[in-house]
Amino acid sequence: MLTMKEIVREGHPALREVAKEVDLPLSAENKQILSDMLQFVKNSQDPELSEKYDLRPGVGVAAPQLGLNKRMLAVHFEDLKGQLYSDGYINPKIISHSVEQTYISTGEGCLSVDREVPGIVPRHKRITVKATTLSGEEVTLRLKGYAAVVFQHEIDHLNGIMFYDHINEENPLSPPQNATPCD
Ligand SMILES: OCN(O)CCCc1ccccc1
Ligand code: NI
Repeated sequence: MLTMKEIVREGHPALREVAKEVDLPLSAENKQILSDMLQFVKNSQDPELSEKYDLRPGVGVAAPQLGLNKRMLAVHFEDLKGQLYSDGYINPKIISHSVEQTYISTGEGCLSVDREVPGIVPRHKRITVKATTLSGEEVTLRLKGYAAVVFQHEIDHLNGIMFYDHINEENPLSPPQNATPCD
């Protein structure tokens, strides 16, 4: 099983690379990796397992965080309306997004960042994502608010972008124009 030992931290080159598309259909190896990633995210939110294996809770993980140059990510979270998002996604692509922005009022964190980085992270309020799921299904996701934020955080990892790259250096805590908090 994956633990925090496998999560690379800031400074590791994998976090600043643009990850390569993954061949489809998934090889057995890539299917196993993505399945392990999804299980890791679920385990990180399990009170017993997260304590037993010292897992930091996370709503998602991207393959570059395991040092893997692959466009794969896994998420497991409920949005603020209780809708569950729990799957692995391959070669996700944001095909459109709103002009309006959103943000989490308390900022963001990252399993690959062992420090607090205060600041508002402006994100697109709505995004449309095309991807292939762990089970091989091609899907189009229309996401808004918190779900849109999570997917943008993870897809950023596939492009070598960290959440704090988006924080306004002059006024880190000031909400951006044309933006409303998603929480
Ligand atoms: O990349 C996964 N990650 O580091 C875990 C946390 C992800 C996260 C996503 C959106 C807002 C806050 C935190
Ligand atoms: Ni992250």
